[in-house]
Amino acid sequence: MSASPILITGGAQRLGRHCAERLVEDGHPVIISYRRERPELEAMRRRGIVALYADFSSEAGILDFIARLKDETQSLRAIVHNASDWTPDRQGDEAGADFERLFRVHMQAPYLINLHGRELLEACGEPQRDIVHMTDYVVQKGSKQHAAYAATKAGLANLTLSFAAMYAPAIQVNAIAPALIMLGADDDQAYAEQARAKSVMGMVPGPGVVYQSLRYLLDNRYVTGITLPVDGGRHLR
Ligand SMILES: NC(=O)C1=CN([C@@H]2O[C@H](COP(=O)(O)OP(=O)(O)OC[C@H]3O[C@@H](n4cnc5c(N)ncnc54)[C@H](OP(=O)(O)O)[C@@H]3O)[C@@H](O)[C@H]2O)C=CC1
Ligand SMILES: Nc1nc2c(c(=O)[nH]1)N=C([C@H](O)[C@@H](O)CO)CN2
Repeated sequence: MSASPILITGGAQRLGRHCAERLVEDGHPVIISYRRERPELEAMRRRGIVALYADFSSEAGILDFIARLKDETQSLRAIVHNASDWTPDRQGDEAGADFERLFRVHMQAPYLINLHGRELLEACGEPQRDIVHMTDYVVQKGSKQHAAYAATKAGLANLTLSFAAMYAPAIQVNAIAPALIMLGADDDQAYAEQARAKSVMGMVPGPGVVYQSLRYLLDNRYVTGITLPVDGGRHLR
């Protein structure tokens, strides 16, 4: 029986792409979701990564993706909820729509994909099956500029506990809570210095530290219902 694939949502760039490519190198079949087509996807497809379109900004879009996923595979080794929108808070008319969009991508999509994905994970012939939620250090302390983002990530963090209890022992459910891992393309030197200074490690580590954390969860049969911080000691500042 061939190995069951690992699904990474939002896997076409940055942390998700890094983890998808590392998983392929480690011998796992990988499915990613993407929202915007781009040249990098061709390179990923050439490596055997299956890319499925997904727009999680509506319930219909989430359910459309789930139908595509079920057409693509009859089993899954793991689901990594990586798709995310780091939109800063806006005042005025956009505030409500922003909050709803972040609720859908950070909470409703993982919730519905976990509910529908249970049968796919349980059809996996391997001894371990995992769900991993990508949350954020700011779940612990909130954010003055990203309150809607932090609140919806906090909801995802709480879903980790509920699904871990619901799905044990067949499926392990955990979270990874990064702080600064990668800078954005538009971040200038001043921002980079300010962001580095937020943690006692004072560095921008890059996506490898997230893959190490994902690898730990995928390889450990006795861990469920936890959040693994990967934050450079952000809480010590
Ligand atoms: N980068 C960092 O330093 C940190 C990251 N994290 C978390 O780690 C994870 C990965 O971070 P990073 O790689 O920077 O993430 P990105 O900001 O690059 O987002 C990942 C992907 O999410 C997809 N996405 C966003 N909104 C939607 C939507 N409505 N429907 C479907 N897909 C959507 C995008 O797809 P597309 O591009 O195809 O539109 C994007 O490629 C995220 O969950 C993030 O919150 C937490 C703390 C720090
Ligand atoms: N979806 C995303 N979430 C987050 C990002 C990002 O680029 N995309 N970036 C951060 C920052 O690195 C922040 O941790 C710096 O303090 C947080 N979340």
